[in-house]
Amino acid sequence: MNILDEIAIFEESYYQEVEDLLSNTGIICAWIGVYKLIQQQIIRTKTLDYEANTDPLTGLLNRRSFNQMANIHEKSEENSYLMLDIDYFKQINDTYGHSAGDSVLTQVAQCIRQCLRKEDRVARWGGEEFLIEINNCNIDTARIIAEKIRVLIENCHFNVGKHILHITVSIGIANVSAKNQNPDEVINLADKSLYQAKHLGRNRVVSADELAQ
Ligand SMILES: Nc1nc2c(ncn2[C@@H]2O[C@H](COP(=O)(O)OP(=O)(O)OP(=O)(O)O)[C@@H](O)[C@H]2O)c(=O)[nH]1
Repeated sequence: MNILDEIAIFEESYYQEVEDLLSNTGIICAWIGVYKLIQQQIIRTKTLDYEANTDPLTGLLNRRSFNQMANIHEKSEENSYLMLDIDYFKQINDTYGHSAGDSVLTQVAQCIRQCLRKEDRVARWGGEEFLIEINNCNIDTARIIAEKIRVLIENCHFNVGKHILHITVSIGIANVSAKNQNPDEVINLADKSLYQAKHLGRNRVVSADELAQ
């Protein structure tokens, strides 16, 4: 059952509970009951909303909610997108186990968040891939931010059980410009730039304007 089905079932049971309260208790008790039910519903709705929009492991946005927001922000002047992927992540899982991999993912998410402003958005895009949107940011500034994230992660000591791991990331960047307005296409370009960063040896930043050269 998905979250939307859960919300529908919850709403149905909520109306039933209100009806039962009104028919089984006096009017004051019924109003108190209704008030409590409303409070519970607000909390439950907020919880479901959070769960529907958030990646449970990292606490970042999930892909679905990021896409919804990207469409709202479509007309923003100059947004930059950074596609970040952990290098050789499979080796971490294979050597230290899946939960060690999960711990690295959580710590990488924290490093990324640390380098961004409140208004920037970051989502867990896939397994070990993260997508960052930086508002009103040209490609040169995006490169500086991407380098800051890359260097922070390269120098970070990742605590995983009794091990300390060192990892690197590759980042592809692209930005919404007069030539390229559609966020989906820009994200696609960031992905191509990431692929190029991997191809060139990893642990580096490649921007879309370098692809054509
Ligand atoms: N621990 C953990 N591993 C995951 C999760 N999602 C995906 N993975 C693993 O991420 C690994 C991705 O491996 P690859 O696509 O081969 O990439 P890579 O080893 O990082 O190599 P490059 O990207 O080429 O540098 C796979 O082993 C997946 O099983 C997750 O939520 N937790």
